[in-house]
Amino acid sequence: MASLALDHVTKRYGRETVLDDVSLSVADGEIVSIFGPSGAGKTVLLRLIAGMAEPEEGAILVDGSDVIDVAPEQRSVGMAFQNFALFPHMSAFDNIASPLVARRLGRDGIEDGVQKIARLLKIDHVLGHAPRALSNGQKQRTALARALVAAPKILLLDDPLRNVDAKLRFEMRLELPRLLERFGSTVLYVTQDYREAMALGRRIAVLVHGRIAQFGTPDEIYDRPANVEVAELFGDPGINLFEGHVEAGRSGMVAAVGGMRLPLAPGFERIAGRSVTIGVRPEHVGFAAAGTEGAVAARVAALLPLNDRMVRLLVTEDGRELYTSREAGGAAMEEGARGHVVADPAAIVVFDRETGRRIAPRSAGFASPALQENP
Ligand SMILES: Nc1ncnc2c1ncn2[C@@H]1O[C@H](COP(=O)(O)OP(=O)(O)OP(=O)(O)O)[C@@H](O)[C@H]1O
Repeated sequence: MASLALDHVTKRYGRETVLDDVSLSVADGEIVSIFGPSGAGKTVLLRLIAGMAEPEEGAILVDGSDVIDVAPEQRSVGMAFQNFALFPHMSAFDNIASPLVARRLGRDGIEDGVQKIARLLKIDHVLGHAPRALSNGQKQRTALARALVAAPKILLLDDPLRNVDAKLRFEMRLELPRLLERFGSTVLYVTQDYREAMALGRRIAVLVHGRIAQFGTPDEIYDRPANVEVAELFGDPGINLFEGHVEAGRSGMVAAVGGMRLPLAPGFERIAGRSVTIGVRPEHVGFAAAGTEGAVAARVAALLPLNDRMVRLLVTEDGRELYTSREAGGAAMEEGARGHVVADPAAIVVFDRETGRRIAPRSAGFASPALQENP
């Protein structure tokens, strides 16, 4: 196990800055997801840590020591890729054994190491097979076994579930965190799938255009995204976004969006008049009786079952679209029905319209530093 830190790392290819001043600190034994859209720089980030590429600026620290000048094989870093990258002419056993062979381990040590990891990953019965005779799931486990067998201090997994079917993806999403925790390695887990990022990482680094847009726990990022861009990367269906402004309402501050007046949680008094984008996730939009404060009249334009939930596309009277996502069953509006919906004020996220950055509510108790010192 080892801690890992990137300190103001910048990587360029030609005139393109692929990683821009990236700093990231991962604790010993921690599992961190690196999540972001295609081309964000996730793979390049792993390649720098593995020593397969060099940054133009910044330092990469393993247990506090800069490893930029350390050869890749000396870094104690294991890596598995999205395309499995197994040696086609070698059996699964020999593929898994290859890092141990490179280390010149004795025959017994190799046999022992490979068998142990193969049992754990449930591929011990296919060790004699060539990669072409393995299912996708077995290939993926073989690649993972090869990355794990040498017990690297740092394990880099580059979208390892991208090429496996939905069922195995789901199983591995549940299984992998437990497996990785058993190994105790410090893990960076790259994925383009927000659910996987949330399931695997104790923390998630959201990488957008080569920059860390947010680094936090899954809940922090989902509920309090740093900006509109991050908010939009999480959730299915995505977060509902509306442009409006903040003003004083009947019993507190509201977001005025066209004719709608959506009550906000306390703490937004200081931004009265500000142009904002507000975000509310579909699971926080519910049905309500007419006359409820903040209720918006809407028509159900479409129903879309999604796992255990029912997603509804609603259209407000002034033509705005929004999604609700509720547990399936129970009384709710059917397609074509008209009714009223409300957004949970505590779940409404407020962003500055110009910068896109989230504006946090400020509780009255923390408004004055004097009050904080003398509670
Ligand atoms: N060896 C290279 N030479 C030039 N440009 C490169 C090289 N490697 C990566 N890039 C560029 O760096 C950017 C980031 O690539 P990277 O592979 O890290 O993206 P990613 O976030 O891993 O995407 P994906 O999720 O699709 O794998 C891309 O614009 C890519 O074209």
